[in-house]
Amino acid sequence: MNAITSAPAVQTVHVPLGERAYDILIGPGLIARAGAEISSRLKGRKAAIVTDEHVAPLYLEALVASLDAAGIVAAKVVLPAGEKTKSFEHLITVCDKVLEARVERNDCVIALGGGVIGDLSGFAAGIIRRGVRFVQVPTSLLAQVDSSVGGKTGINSRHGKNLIGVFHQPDLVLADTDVLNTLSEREFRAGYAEVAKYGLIDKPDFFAWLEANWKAVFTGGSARIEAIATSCQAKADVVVADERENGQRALLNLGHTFGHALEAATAYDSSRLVHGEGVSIGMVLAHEFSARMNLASPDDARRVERHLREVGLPTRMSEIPGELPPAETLMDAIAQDKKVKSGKLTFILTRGIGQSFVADDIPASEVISFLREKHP
Ligand SMILES: NC(=O)c1ccc[n+]([C@@H]2O[C@H](COP(=O)([O-])OP(=O)(O)OC[C@H]3O[C@@H](n4cnc5c(N)ncnc54)[C@H](O)[C@@H]3O)[C@@H](O)[C@H]2O)c1
Ligand SMILES: O=C(O)C(=O)C[C@@H](O)[C@H](O)[C@H](O)COP(=O)(O)O
Ligand SMILES: [Zn+2]
Repeated sequence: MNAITSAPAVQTVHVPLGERAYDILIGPGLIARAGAEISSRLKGRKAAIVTDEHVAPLYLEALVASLDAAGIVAAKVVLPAGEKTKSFEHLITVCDKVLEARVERNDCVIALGGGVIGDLSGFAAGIIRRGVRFVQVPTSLLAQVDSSVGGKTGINSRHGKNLIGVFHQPDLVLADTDVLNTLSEREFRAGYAEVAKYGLIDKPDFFAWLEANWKAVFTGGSARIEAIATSCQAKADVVVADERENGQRALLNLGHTFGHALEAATAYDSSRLVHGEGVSIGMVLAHEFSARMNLASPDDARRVERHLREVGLPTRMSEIPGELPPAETLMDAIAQDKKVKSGKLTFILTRGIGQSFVADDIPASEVISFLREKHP
């Protein structure tokens, strides 16, 4: 055996969106390289780093030092961790601090954190001065495989999840895979639900690969980087084909119509349910609902559930701690979904593993009876 094992290389996924094109760099050591990567792409020499209280003590100073070495002066905004931070209150704080730091259009807001920080600070970057540059330094698995890519940004409203926001693409994504070593197992698993999602949308071979290799993905090393790069490429392909979700981008919402309703029903309380867990339960429900509508075999739903359960994700509403509201309340949340058109529900359903499709005009009565069965 060779005594010298080389470190996994950095992979690049390019997102060819015309004048909004950008690179996603994936691999170890990228926070240390952030200053050089940003200064070679952006003109500005000022930045505001937005992060949360868990990530700040771990990675903020390393990022500031890297920017400093490249001649970029950075202001810091540290927010509470958790889904409740995606709020108007924290949006105002971010806007105030970024303006206070005199961040101009060519300067940038840098999101250092998970999807919560990415969605919130991306929204701020999209509206400050009608748009300043935006760099994502995603630190959770979920953010590295999904939320840092594609330009959906926003906050939650008392009416529902992600209901207020803008599309604002990042100028660069730096997914430093070293930082995943400090992520809790629960949060790693939650991010894995979005990885499995890409297989279930239209990549049955990737789903089968995950079934065989998920332990290596959890352990780290090249299998993990491979899974992240495959996910980013899958997302980039969909986003490039339909940036503003006029059609096929809705596929990325597999499991989310149910999942978002469950997040709203648990009042965005991360101790009960986090986004990826809602997506896991939601994907099983979407496969079961498809079987109920005679679109897919119940065996497919069982296979999806088996895998998600094997990695330790929740797959049933009954696993969510505490009381859930009745099916009618879940249905109210579903009715606020952004995919609703002329009052008609759109769901991402499936004909089998990796054969998801956008199903318009799903009768609310079918969904209600299904939810009553699942959550009597
Ligand atoms: N915009 C999109 O396309 C998109 C896609 C998917 C999800 N989302 C959104 O993303 C959010 C979920 O993101 P998330 O799962 O990253 O949640 P999160 O941002 O709350 O991060 C999860 C937890 O992990 C901590 N953390 C993050 N990185 C860490 C690290 N390296 N070490 C230690 N702790 C770390 C955070 O502080 C937090 O407590 C949801 O709001 C969801 O709606 C958006
Ligand atoms: O990027 C997309 O498009 C997605 O749907 C990705 C989802 O994983 C993500 O959770 C997204 O924020 C959900 O979008 P929404 O439009 O339903 O809020
Ligand atoms: Zn999601």
